[in-house]
Amino acid sequence: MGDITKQKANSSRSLISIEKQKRIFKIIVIGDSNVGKTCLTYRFCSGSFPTKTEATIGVDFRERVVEVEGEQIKLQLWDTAGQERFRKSMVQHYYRNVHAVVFVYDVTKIASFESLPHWVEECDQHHLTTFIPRILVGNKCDCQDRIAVNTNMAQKFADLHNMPVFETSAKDDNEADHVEAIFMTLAHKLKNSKPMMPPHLHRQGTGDSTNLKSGVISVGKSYGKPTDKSYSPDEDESWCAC
Ligand SMILES: Nc1nc2c(ncn2[C@@H]2O[C@H](COP(=O)(O)OP(=O)(O)OP(=O)(O)O)[C@@H](O)[C@H]2O)c(=O)[nH]1
Repeated sequence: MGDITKQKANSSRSLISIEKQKRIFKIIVIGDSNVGKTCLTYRFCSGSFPTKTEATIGVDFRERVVEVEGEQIKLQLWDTAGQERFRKSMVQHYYRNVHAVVFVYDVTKIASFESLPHWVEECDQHHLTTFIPRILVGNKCDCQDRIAVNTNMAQKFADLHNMPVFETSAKDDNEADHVEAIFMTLAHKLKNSKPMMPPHLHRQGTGDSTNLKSGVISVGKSYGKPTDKSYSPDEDESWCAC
C-alpha cells in the first residue's frame, strides 16, 4: 500500500473511533445505608433485583449505555456506601467531576428521610453547582403497609431543594419500567450538558453495548478505592463538565 493510501486508511480508522466514542456521565447515588441504592442501580443496569446484597464498602460502579435522541451516552453510576465508616475515605472521590446526584430514602424508614438534609449539605460542602441535576427517589414502595414517608412530605422536601421526586420499588418487577424512567429522565437532562471523559479514560469492551447485562461493570462489592485505574475519572480532572 502506498503512503497516501495508508494515511487515508489511518484517518478513516480514527474517524470511526471518534464516532464510536460516547459521552460518559458520572452519577452518584447517595443516601442512608439500606435504603436500596445498590438494588436500584442493579435494577437499572442489570434489569433485575439482586438476590443478595451486602453493605457497600467504598463504592461500586455500574454502567449502562442508553440512547437519548439518537445519541448513545454512557451513564456511570456510583453506588456509594451509606455507612459512614465505609465511606469516609471515599467522599472526596464521590464528588469529584460529578454530573448528577440521586438522593435515595426508604419510604418505610422515616429516619432515612430525615437524613436527607445531611446528604444535601454534604453535596453543598463539595461545591456542587445548581446546574448539576439532582433527583430524589423514595424506594421500597412495594411495602405499602409500612409506608412512613408520605408523598406530600417528599414533595415538599423536593420542592424546597428544587428537584423532582419519584417513588418506586427496586424489588417489584412491575415497577421496573418506572426505575428505567427515573434514570432516563436524568439521562435526558444530562444529554444537553457538556461532554467529558477523554478517550484514554474510556473503558472499552463490556460497557459498550446497549444490552442491559453487558452494561454492568461491577455487581459484587468493591472494597475501598476503585482499583481499575482506567475506569476512575478521578485520575484526570481535565474533562470536568462543571
Ligand atoms: N422490599 C424492598 N426491599 C428492598 C428494595 N430495595 C432494596 N431492598 C432491600 O433493602 C436492603 C438494602 O438494600 P441495598 O440496595 O443493599 O441498600 P444500600 O442503600 O445499597 O445499602 P448500603 O450499601 O449499606 O449503603 C436489602 O435487603 C434489599 O433486598 C425494595 O425496593 N423493596
